[in-house]
Amino acid sequence: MAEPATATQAAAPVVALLKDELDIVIPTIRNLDFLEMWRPFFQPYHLIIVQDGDPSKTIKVPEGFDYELYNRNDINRILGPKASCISFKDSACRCFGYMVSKKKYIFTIDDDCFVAKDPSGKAINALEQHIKNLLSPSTPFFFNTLYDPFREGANFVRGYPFSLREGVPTAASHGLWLNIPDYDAPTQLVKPLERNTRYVDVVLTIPKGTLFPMCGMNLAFNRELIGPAMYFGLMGDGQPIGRYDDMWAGWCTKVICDHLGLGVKTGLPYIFHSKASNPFVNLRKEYKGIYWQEEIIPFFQQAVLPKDCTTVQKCYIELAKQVKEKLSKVDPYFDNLADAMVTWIEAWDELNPTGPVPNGKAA
Ligand SMILES: O=c1ccn([C@@H]2O[C@H](COP(=O)(O)OP(=O)(O)O[C@H]3O[C@@H](CO)[C@H](O)[C@H]3O)[C@@H](O)[C@H]2O)c(=O)[nH]1
Ligand SMILES: [Mn+2]
Repeated sequence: MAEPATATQAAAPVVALLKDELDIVIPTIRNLDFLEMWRPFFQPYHLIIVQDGDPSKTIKVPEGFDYELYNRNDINRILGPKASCISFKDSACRCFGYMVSKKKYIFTIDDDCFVAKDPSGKAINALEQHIKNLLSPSTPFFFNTLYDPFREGANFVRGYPFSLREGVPTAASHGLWLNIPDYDAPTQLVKPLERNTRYVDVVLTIPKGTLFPMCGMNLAFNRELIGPAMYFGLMGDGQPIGRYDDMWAGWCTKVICDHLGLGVKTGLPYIFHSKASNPFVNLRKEYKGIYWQEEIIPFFQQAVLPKDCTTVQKCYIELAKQVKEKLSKVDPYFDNLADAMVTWIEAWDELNPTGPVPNGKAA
């Protein structure tokens, strides 16, 4: 049975790569005691805490962490009417943290994800591995059978085209979970005791043209390359669906990465997912998504973005247009989601002006 590392095991001081270029985004409805075990790895970094649920509740953060915290009142104050695109009472609210960040990289983690141990018993610095994944190229155009050629002790194998060996920039790094696997409710219900104890020492680029189920609990990405695509949709309170926030973001992200020639990796690092959410509550949140996705997936598989979509924002707005055209027939929800996708980009661009701002000063 996999066990989490203890705080002391993770106590060795580490070099904090990208210390001033990376924010850690945590969606939460509870006190963040879990940060204590992550302290050696996370303390050098700035945290963006997105407090969901009742804004009058106080979220306790352990001493010594540098953080900014946003609750629903803050989101409404900052975004005004555009706050309607940020979910309430769902972990999807985390994407607000991506929008307000000013850093190049984001790592997002759930508050029930603990430090895992590798097979040697060593505490895993998940953040360090994500950074390695993001800073080394991806290989989406041709599969390398020795997996990530940029990892120590690996390389491109014979027959791998030299013209492709430079790889492409990595936009996202998708980590995995020991202990409680990220199963959907039906699977969770039939296998309530199943625990993931398999530590697979691999990092893979997800090939171009292949979608994947992106889980948001242990995820890092290059915000400058793909940030605007990481919208976690309309979930939770007042919405007919939940627990498809990260999936939606992952499908949009992968289609846009494929179009722009960017890479997405999955595999290491592992975290220790400490608790299973209620499968019956999850079933109620997921059930529409379970049959809707039989139409959503072909939509993304067949989505074509025009050549003039040269930025993530343009790609995303085009995707929103196609969602409205092709998925609204599945359910009126997608009409609202398409509108919310546009609102998200408008809000993103408002908070992250790239060109000269109205008063003529550079952004
Ligand atoms: O209303 C809520 C509920 C929870 N949160 C915070 O979100 C994360 C995840 O919560 P939890 O661990 O309870 O849920 P999981 O089912 O394990 O979440 C995974 O499934 C996906 C659901 O969308 C998601 O990608 C994964 O995170 C915790 O930090 C809670 O505090 C919340 O903000 N609002
Ligand atoms: Mn969880």
